[in-house]
Amino acid sequence: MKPFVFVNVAASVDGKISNERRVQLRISSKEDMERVDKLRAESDAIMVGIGTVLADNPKLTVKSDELRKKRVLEGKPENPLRVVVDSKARIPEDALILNDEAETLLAVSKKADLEKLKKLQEKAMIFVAGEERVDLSELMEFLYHIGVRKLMVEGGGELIASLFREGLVDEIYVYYGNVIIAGKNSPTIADGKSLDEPAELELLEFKKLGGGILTRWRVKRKRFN
Ligand SMILES: NC(=O)C1=CN([C@@H]2O[C@H](COP(=O)(O)OP(=O)(O)OC[C@H]3O[C@@H](n4cnc5c(N)ncnc54)[C@H](O)[C@@H]3O)[C@@H](O)[C@H]2O)C=CC1
Ligand SMILES: Nc1nc(O)c(N)c(N[C@@H]2O[C@H](COP(=O)(O)O)[C@@H](O)[C@H]2O)n1
Repeated sequence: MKPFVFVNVAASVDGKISNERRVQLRISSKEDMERVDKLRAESDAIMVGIGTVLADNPKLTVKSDELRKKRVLEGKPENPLRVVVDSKARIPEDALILNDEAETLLAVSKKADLEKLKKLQEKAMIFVAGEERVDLSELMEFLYHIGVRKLMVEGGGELIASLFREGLVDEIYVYYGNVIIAGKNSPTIADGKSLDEPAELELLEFKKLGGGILTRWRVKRKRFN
């Protein structure tokens, strides 16, 4: 069993999610950021790859006081669980995602350094799965086991591509901001090795939002390898 997995990502019209320097760019409009905050508040957990943590140092918390209060009234923690996919436990000990505003699960592989894990254990729960890289299917089963039914994946491109390769994505939202970023080496919505066969999607929704366009897609076929 696995949670319902949806990806949310903001891209330029040319499909980039950052630039070649990998700095955090504001691609979403104000209206889109409000939508993203609602999606976070409705999720049980929010996942990112270590590449995103190293580049952006995100907090991955719900920004609206109202939405956090609503979660508490529903008997949930103020913020969803934060999940970092980090094979070798490269996460800096002072990363904002390890702060006490929310719980964090660090998913590592057997390659992770034990001494570093001992230190990180004070700040995050640790889950070990996979020899070289994190075994994402095993991680999904574990998340379901601990009560995660709705998982939001915020990126980056390498993690998103792996999740598609393993047939683990149910839906994807792409917000196309009104910008062109360019750059052959700029991260895109799905990076890394290309899929053996393209993932087939069904368009569920599209609408103008702020200066850009929001699209929502369902994944039709799930196994590609
Ligand atoms: N515009 C947007 O909505 C967003 C943009 N970004 C941008 O994306 C960039 C980071 O993306 P990436 O470098 O692609 O990093 P990423 O966040 O996808 O992390 C990839 C890393 O995760 C680790 N990993 C462990 N097991 C893995 C597995 N089974 N599959 C895949 N990865 C695994 C590896 O170390 C791998 O290098 C940054 O520039 C960030 O600003 C990130 C999130 C959202
Ligand atoms: N939806 C969206 N639009 C953008 O324009 C973005 N740059 C991102 N980035 C994602 O949000 C994370 C930052 O979260 P916090 O504000 O620190 O809570 C960042 O790491 C990306 O995952 N997303």
